[in-house]
Amino acid sequence: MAALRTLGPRAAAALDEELMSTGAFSIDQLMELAGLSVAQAMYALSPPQKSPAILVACGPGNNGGDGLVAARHLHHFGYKPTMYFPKQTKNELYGRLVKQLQQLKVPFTDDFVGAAKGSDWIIDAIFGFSFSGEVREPFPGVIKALAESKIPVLAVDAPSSWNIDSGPPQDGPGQHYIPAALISLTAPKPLVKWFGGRHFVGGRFVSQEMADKYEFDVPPYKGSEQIVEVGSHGEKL
Ligand SMILES: NC(=O)C1=CN([C@@H]2O[C@H](COP(=O)(O)OP(=O)(O)OC[C@H]3O[C@@H](n4cnc5c(N)ncnc54)[C@H](O)[C@@H]3O)[C@@H](O)[C@H]2O)[C@H](O)CC1
Ligand SMILES: [K+]
Repeated sequence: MAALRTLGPRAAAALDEELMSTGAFSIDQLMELAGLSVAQAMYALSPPQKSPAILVACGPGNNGGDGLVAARHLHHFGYKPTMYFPKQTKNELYGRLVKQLQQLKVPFTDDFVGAAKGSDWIIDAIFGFSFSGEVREPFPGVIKALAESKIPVLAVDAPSSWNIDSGPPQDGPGQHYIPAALISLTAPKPLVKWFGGRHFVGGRFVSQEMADKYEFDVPPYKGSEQIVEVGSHGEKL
């Protein structure tokens, strides 16, 4: 069966822009649905009875925002999330997302490596489709820790440090990490060509008309589900 078509970083950014202008969506709405699908993918991978301790690493952009939303849903699903959010974005939306987690008594830590040791899974919500170039501080140590750790990782939209078009950086072992699982938001990105783990697609907010315009496929969501599992490279299962 043919793989779902991929969406490159420029097209993904243009689609985002269009959803929030002519599409009349707010970023809060898109992020809520994206984060809910991340939490559902985590549940499909391992329920809270089996893997309660989830470390959610959040970057400074909307990928990090998806992580903040996912953590709130994970709490309500029965997990015990811990947040690592070292570069906290100073805007009203992020302030509210952080406050919502604080009110649920979800802990925040500055010690990624220490927190990772007690975790059953890690969610990588550090960088998504706007990542480019070399990883800048304070994240190189986090990527190195992920590369050295045996704890399974669910990557949100992209494994952080991977180039969105050309995949894992070619800088030798230990410089990048291989996540156990990936949830692509809206559509798989070209980097899935180099991915070999369990793969979900989520972010169920795009019309068929918009998918046709941007030349990707709406995955075959079932019933009320917010995620679809596909093959590693986006093949329909
Ligand atoms: N339509 C959708 O599918 C939606 C997806 N969402 C999520 O949004 C991200 C893309 O978000 P964006 O804010 O554009 O960017 P990122 O989070 O990927 O990262 C930007 C952030 O990172 C910094 N940065 C970039 N490169 C580097 C680097 N080399 N080193 C350090 N820091 C870097 C940059 O300065 C910014 O601060 C998408 O992937 C989805 O996860 C939306 O939530 C909803 C719609
Ligand atoms: K990520």
